[in-house]
Order: sequence, then C-alpha cells, then structure tokens
Amino acid sequence: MRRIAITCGDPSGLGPELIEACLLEESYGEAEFVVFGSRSWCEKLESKGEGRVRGVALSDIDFAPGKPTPDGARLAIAAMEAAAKSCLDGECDAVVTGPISKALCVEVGYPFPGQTEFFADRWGGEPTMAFVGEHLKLCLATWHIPLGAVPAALDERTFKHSVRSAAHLGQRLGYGRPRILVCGLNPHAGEGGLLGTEEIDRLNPWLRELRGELEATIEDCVPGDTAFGRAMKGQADVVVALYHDQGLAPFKAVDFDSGVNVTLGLKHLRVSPDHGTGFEIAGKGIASKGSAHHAIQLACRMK
Ligand SMILES: NC(=O)c1ccc[n+]([C@@H]2O[C@H](COP(=O)([O-])OP(=O)(O)OC[C@H]3O[C@@H](n4cnc5c(N)ncnc54)[C@H](O)[C@@H]3O)[C@@H](O)[C@H]2O)c1
Ligand SMILES: N[C@H](C(=O)O)[C@H](O)COP(=O)(O)O
Repeated sequence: MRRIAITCGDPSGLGPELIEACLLEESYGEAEFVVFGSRSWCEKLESKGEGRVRGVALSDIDFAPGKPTPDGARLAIAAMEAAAKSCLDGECDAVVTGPISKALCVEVGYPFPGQTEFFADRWGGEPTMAFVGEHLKLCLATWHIPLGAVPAALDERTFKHSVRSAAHLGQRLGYGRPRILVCGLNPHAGEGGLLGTEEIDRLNPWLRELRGELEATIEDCVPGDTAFGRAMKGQADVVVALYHDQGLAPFKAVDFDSGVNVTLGLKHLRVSPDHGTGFEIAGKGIASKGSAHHAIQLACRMK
C-alpha cells in the first residue's frame, strides 16, 4: 500500500479545489493520502475521505480563491516542508505538490526558483525536471534559468545527466530500450555549423559517448522544431529539450490536461500537475482536474 503526501500549493490557487475533486471523486486503489494545508480544507477532506485521507492542518486562516496573500505563500511553503519531511521520516512514499506562485513565495523569503529545487535541497540528489503526458514524455536539460544563460549551462555534466535521465525515465515507463530524441540548441540543430556550432563542437560528441553507455537509441541532436512532431508520430519515446520553453511550449500545447511534472533523480518521487496556480479561474468550478488526477495516479504507481 502506498501512502502519498499531498500539498495544497497556494491555498488561493487551483490546488485545493482540484486535489479535493480528485480525492473525493476518483479512485486510487489501495493508496492512502496525507494532505497538508489549511485546517478547514484538511478537516473537510479527512471527514469525506472514507478513512483514506489524513489531514495535517498548518494554518487556521480561511483563504479566498483567486486572492493570493503572503500568508497563503507561507502556508504553501510550510506544506512543502512538512510533506518533504514525511518522506524522510518514512511516513509517506512520494509527494504530490499543488501549484505555488514562485514570485509570492520569493516575496516571503523562499530562496528557490521552483519546487524542484526545494525538494532537491531537502532530499538530496541531482534533479531532472521531466514531464509525462498522454502523447509526449519530456526531460529538460535546463529549466528555471534565463534564456541567455542556457548555452553556458549546457556543460558536459548537465547535458549528459539529462540524456541519462531520459533513458531512465523511458525504462521506468516500460520502454525496454527507449528511443530518445535530443533537441539541438540552435535553429535546425545548427544546420551543419551555419546557424551555430554547439551541436558539432560539444553536444553530438557527448551523445556519441552516451550511445556506448546507455540502453537507449539516441540520434545526433535533431531540430527542435521537428522533434516533438516526430515523437507524436511514434518515432520516439522520450524527447530531451535543452531549455524550459523549448520543451514546455509544445508539451503544454498537446498534453496540458494529462501532463504531469515529475522530479527525477531524488531520493523520493515528487510529482505535480503541469499547470500553475490559475488564480483567475480559482473557485469558479471551471478548472480541469485532469492533470492533478494524472499526477496522483502516477504517484500511486511509479516506483
Ligand atoms: N507546479 C507549480 O508549482 C507551477 C507550475 C506552473 C506555473 N506555476 C506558477 O503559477 C503561476 C501562474 O502561471 P501561469 O499563468 O503561467 O500558468 P497557469 O498554468 O496557472 O495558467 C495558464 C493558463 O491555463 C489556465 N489553466 C491553468 N490550470 C488550468 C486547469 N486546471 N484547467 C483549465 N485551465 C487551466 C489558466 O487559466 C491560464 O489561462 C506562476 O506564478 C507560475 O510560477 C507553478
Ligand atoms: N517549470 C514548471 C512548469 O512550467 O510547469 C513549473 O514552473 C513548475 O516547476 P517546479 O515543479 O519546479 O515548481
């Protein structure tokens, strides 16, 4: 039996209502859940959860949907802290996080650009930000850094780690020898050096070395503008994108409702819906619970 920790995320965002809808309307087999959030939310989920949900109340404030506050950001951080500890203490096996506002969290003293970096700090390990959707599986080589910093950040260790993570993700998802497409950094993967030389100078030689090491099929860098189309046609199992929007623009266009953000490489599994706080639609009953549902499902099943 798996026990899954679930954080509320920003209590004025979509997290609480979507987690509530999932836990009270969907079935997750034998799994049990520990939810971290406001007292009123925890008590409601615990009372309606038919013995499968335990609530850990971390604030007595009733937060209004769509009206984010510094206290809400503090609760979001406290929930992450308690959930991370629940895995370290052996009480829970994995964490599902509700979406937070990074900007608001930083305003109240949070020192990380996202939740991936928080869990890496608390649990240890070398994280990879990955996404699993109905149609696409994606690993990012770099994520929460300015675009201008990407070329320098793509050193041998970072680049190879992302491709190794893609091979590992493919294997965990059941592709025996995953086929991996790695996007080039430059338009047309450099067009033979005409549009940039990182592929020729560094990335393709590193891919050649990885071919000898990994149980995976890996081509030289492919143009980023066709990699995802090829994956959609079934020509690849996992795509590696070299920076945030190269991967997440196509991924969210195609798999927004089924997409799960998966943090690989840490001591425990952490997953999240692929959407953000959605403050403008919070509390209106119009948000889709698809991504949150898939995130909880994956946490229950992925070892
Ligand atoms: N895992 C996370 O913690 C996480 C992930 C992404 C973004 N964020 C944060 O969320 C905040 C808002 O970011 P954003 O506006 O770029 O992204 P967003 O995902 O919150 O919203 C993008 C668009 O999708 C819509 N949307 C979001 N979730 C939806 C759902 N479940 N059903 C239907 N429509 C939905 C929104 O209304 C909006 O139009 C930012 O502070 C960002 O940092 C957090
Ligand atoms: N980069 C993610 C996205 O756009 O969906 C998002 O910011 C969440 O990142 P963390 O899981 O690190 O919070």
